[in-house]
Amino acid sequence: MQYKWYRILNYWSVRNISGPKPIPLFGNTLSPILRPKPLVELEWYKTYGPIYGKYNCGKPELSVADPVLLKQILVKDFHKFRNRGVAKVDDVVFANIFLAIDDDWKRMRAIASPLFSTGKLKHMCPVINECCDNFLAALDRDVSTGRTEVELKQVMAAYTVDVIGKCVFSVDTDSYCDPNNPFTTKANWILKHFTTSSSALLTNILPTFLTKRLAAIGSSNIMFFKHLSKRLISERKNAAKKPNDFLQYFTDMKIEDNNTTTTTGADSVATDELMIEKRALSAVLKKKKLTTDEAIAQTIVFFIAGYETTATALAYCTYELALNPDIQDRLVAETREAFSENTGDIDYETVIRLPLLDAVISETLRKYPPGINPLRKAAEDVMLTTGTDGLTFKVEKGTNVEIPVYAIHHSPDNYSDAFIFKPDRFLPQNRHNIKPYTYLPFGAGPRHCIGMRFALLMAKLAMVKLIRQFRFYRLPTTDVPVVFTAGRLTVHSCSLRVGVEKR
Ligand code: HEM
Repeated sequence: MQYKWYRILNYWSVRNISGPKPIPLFGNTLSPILRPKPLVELEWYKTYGPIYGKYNCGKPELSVADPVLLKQILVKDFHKFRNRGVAKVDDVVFANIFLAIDDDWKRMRAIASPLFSTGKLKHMCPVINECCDNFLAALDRDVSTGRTEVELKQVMAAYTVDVIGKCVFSVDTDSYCDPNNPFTTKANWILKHFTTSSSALLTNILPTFLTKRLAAIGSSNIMFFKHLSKRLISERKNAAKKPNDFLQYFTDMKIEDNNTTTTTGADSVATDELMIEKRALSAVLKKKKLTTDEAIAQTIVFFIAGYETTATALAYCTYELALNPDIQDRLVAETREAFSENTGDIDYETVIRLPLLDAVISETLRKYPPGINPLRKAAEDVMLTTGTDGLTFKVEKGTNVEIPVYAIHHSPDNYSDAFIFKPDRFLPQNRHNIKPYTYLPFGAGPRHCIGMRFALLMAKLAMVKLIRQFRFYRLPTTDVPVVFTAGRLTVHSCSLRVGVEKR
């Protein structure tokens, strides 16, 4: 037995790839349970460099932060790294675009991409605006009657649950006044399950029958969304007018001949990525529709993937503005001009183009990347050559490659003063200094975050309106720096509490 573990856990050392010391059964999975994952990741990156080997229990995994290799893995050799190496959980969950593999993923991605075209986003703008205005009115009522502090994660989640609930299912959740509504509580449970280091560990070490028991507990939360979707589909069948939401889109969906693609927003890589994305999705897709289960699985994953990530981005953004009043003042000045004198509101074209707003959100996503780390599984043996020292090595078929985004965003090789909030580095005149494949909050390549443009629109609209109406400031009790939670796979913090007052 001991020899078996010795052999397994020497996988990287015999290949001359260094990495943190693993222990039998657990590999390197205990460190991110006992300490916050971003900090563990950064420590390993500093100690072992941009490429190191680690073990997910007994399974070797490669961590890659070298920008040249990242381009190869995420874009150039995408066909060899097209799937995420995530264990199959259960069929309802697995039928979604995030977990789907090979041709199923291509079909789902090609079907879902047009949801985030400019036309569709413009169409969503009034819906987002309405949720935002309701959210601001509720906050305004509280602040007018004496509220002086906000727990940012909680308030921002109230806004994003409302937006995503409306866009995906056409439901009104009113989460600010009703924070314990089932959409929030069920989604939180599912998210916690998938972003907790110990859940990942248990899935790896427990016998299958126990993992299934655990999944069954979780499935009651997933079932809430499944039953809701089924009920809505059935109610809408004979309705004269059908709502214009994601659920209806997926239920009706037939793939269009000209696939609409989205870009990652990073100018320097956009052309390459667009070409590869088009090629990745251009194969002849025989089955051009989604099954009902697949349609439901997409709506669930869009709800789950979209609401917490965007709420986290908004929470950290407001936190940094509270800590940096000079930047908050500059942003207020920029956005003041942007509201129309006639309508008193701000339109889609204007909000997406405000340079400082874009820079502030980009810098927030650099300092606190809210997503879980992109993961890719080698579909065949692949030879990789590093950009730093030209070292060539083989990644064997079936090996998972993880991209340590937090460490990449905090490496002094990529960003000066990496721990300081400096939005100016993302202003149009400075943006060219950002090295390609060192800014990855949404991943990159054909499998980057499909909801990126929607998330940015949601975040920008909220930010612009929030700081127009309220001033946020640091309290003596505000955690500085942020205290990340141990045991979570994301930049989850224990508390993000700041002061708030009306302007
Ligand atoms: C600030 C907000 C968000 C962040 C930081 C974020 C981040 C990410 C990241 C890092 C990935 C993995 C990318 C990769 O592997 O290269 C991802 C994938 C994904 N995201 Fe997002 N996301 C955000 C918002 C959203 C929203 C609003 C939606 C939908 C409503 C969404 C839906 C998805 C889906 C469906 C995938 C899987 C795509 C695929 O496999 O083809 N995300 N996201």
